[in-house]
Amino acid sequence: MPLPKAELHLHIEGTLEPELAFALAARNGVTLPYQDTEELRRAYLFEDLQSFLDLYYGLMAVLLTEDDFAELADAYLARAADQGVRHAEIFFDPQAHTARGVPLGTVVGGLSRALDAAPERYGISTRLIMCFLRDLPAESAMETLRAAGPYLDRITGIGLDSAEVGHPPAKFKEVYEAAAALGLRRVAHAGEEGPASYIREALDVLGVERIDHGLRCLEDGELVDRLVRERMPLTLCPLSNVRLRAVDTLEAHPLPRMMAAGLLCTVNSDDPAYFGGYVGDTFHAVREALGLGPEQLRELARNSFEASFLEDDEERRAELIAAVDAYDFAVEGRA
Ligand SMILES: Nc1ncnc2[nH]cnc12
Ligand SMILES: [Zn+2]
Repeated sequence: MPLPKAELHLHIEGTLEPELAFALAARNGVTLPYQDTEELRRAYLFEDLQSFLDLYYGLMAVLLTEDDFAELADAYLARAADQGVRHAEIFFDPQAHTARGVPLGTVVGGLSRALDAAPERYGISTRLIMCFLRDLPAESAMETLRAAGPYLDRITGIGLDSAEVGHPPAKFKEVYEAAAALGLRRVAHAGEEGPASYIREALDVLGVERIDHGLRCLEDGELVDRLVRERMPLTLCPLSNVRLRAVDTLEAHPLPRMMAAGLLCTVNSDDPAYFGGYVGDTFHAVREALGLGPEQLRELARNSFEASFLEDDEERRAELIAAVDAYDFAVEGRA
């Protein structure tokens, strides 16, 4: 049995495997600019975040119906369960779908169908986090927040993703204030490709409760001290950082240094269909490449539950942390 863990940084659209993309394309009469899954996979050689985003948004053309979104989410949950995920806080990009004429209700309806079945089917509790595309105008994000009104009982929080550099967090101040007034939790990508100052801004201007990535905090010692002091969770994605060239190699990833500095680190898969592994694969990869021992893996798993939005189910959180503490690597073996 794998180590129990929560996944807190996972874009559901980033779990679209080539096989499912082609199956949905055939079903929906969509022509993809690739002959087959092999050719598509060969295109997964990214230069940076933008080169990934171009392909990622393009492939979403196959996602059209409620069934498509339900199948996508169910396929992720099945894989996640196999890798020890017991709780998942799942990002989705509403504007990437509404811009193509897919109604928000179709997206939320399809995802919710899979998520609602997950506790019984896979033993996974879930939350849904709606992300705004930061390279679109703030007015578009505000409009999306308004349009989400009827679905707010399904949505736990908001996030901020897409092309980071040139789109600082402060651009979304009013949107985050409006979301906070609605009782939504707040997270944001910051310090993936953007500077450490974006992390500060996400904290000070947007009032976020977790930083997605946060890798570049290391360039600002005072910021690191603050993140440690405030026990601010970072949702790191080491395989993503390698594929999008934020770090040169997995062996050079600063995760061990960040843990040693006292940062509240979690390990996640980001867009696993594109970056070479789901979250259990990621735990395995960092164990091998960075020489993390059982106690460090246990700390990462414990952190994932501590950093999760399980406040309305403290009993479940405590139960999951106890399962991490009781996990016997010698007997069970897999991270
Ligand atoms: N790693 C990432 N950074 C920013 N936006 C994203 N959307 C999907 N994956 C992303
Ligand atoms: Zn991400």
